[in-house]
Amino acid sequence: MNVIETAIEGVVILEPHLFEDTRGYFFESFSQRDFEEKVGRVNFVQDNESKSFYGVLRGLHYQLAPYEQAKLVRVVKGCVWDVNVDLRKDSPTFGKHVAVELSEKNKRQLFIPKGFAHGFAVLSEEVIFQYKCDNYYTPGQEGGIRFDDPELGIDWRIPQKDILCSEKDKQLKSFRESFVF
Ligand SMILES: Cc1cn([C@H]2C[C@H](O)[C@@H](COP(=O)(O)OP(=O)(O)O[C@H]3O[C@@H](C)C(=O)[C@@H](O)[C@H]3O)O2)c(=O)[nH]c1=O
Repeated sequence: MNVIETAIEGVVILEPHLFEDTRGYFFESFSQRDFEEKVGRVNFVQDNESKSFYGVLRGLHYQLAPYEQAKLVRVVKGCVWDVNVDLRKDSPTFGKHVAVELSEKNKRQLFIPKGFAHGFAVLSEEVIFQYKCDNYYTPGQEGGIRFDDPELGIDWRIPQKDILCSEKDKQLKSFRESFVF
């Protein structure tokens, strides 16, 4: 597994070692030992899977302290534009975001530490998205930021007219409303 740094400290891309032969392919989608050696010790406790169609945008989500979640995300089918906003107040990149294309083809995984708002937009016809979390889902402790907050200036790589959000996500507040400066 290759580890590639991103523009934001702590967010890293993982590229698995792919074995291809006449039958198809094989790769280790997660190895605790490799992860610990190359990224760090994280105790993942929940695995999630969602399916979404073209234009779906889920985000930008986080859980409030002390229920924050580090996530290891990947695409099993299709392609997404995965976006993470740095909410760590002591970080030099506070309020900045990093975006990575994750696809069935590139098999990239993204590790997102605690302290980020996470979201993705679906670029392909259909997407199966899987992720590991190091804290359980805690209803009532969910936070979020509007995906279209002009202050964040995120290019989601799909036309506005095609974007499909949940009712909950349409009600989210702006970055400035959520984080007192
Ligand atoms: C996230 C989650 C949701 N649910 C339930 C609550 C709800 O009824 C239903 C759908 O939930 P949501 O609409 O919040 O699902 P979704 O919009 O896919 O939420 C996810 O978005 C991505 C971007 C993330 O980063 C995740 O952490 C999570 O917030 O599933 C769980 O039971 N466990 C979970 O861990």
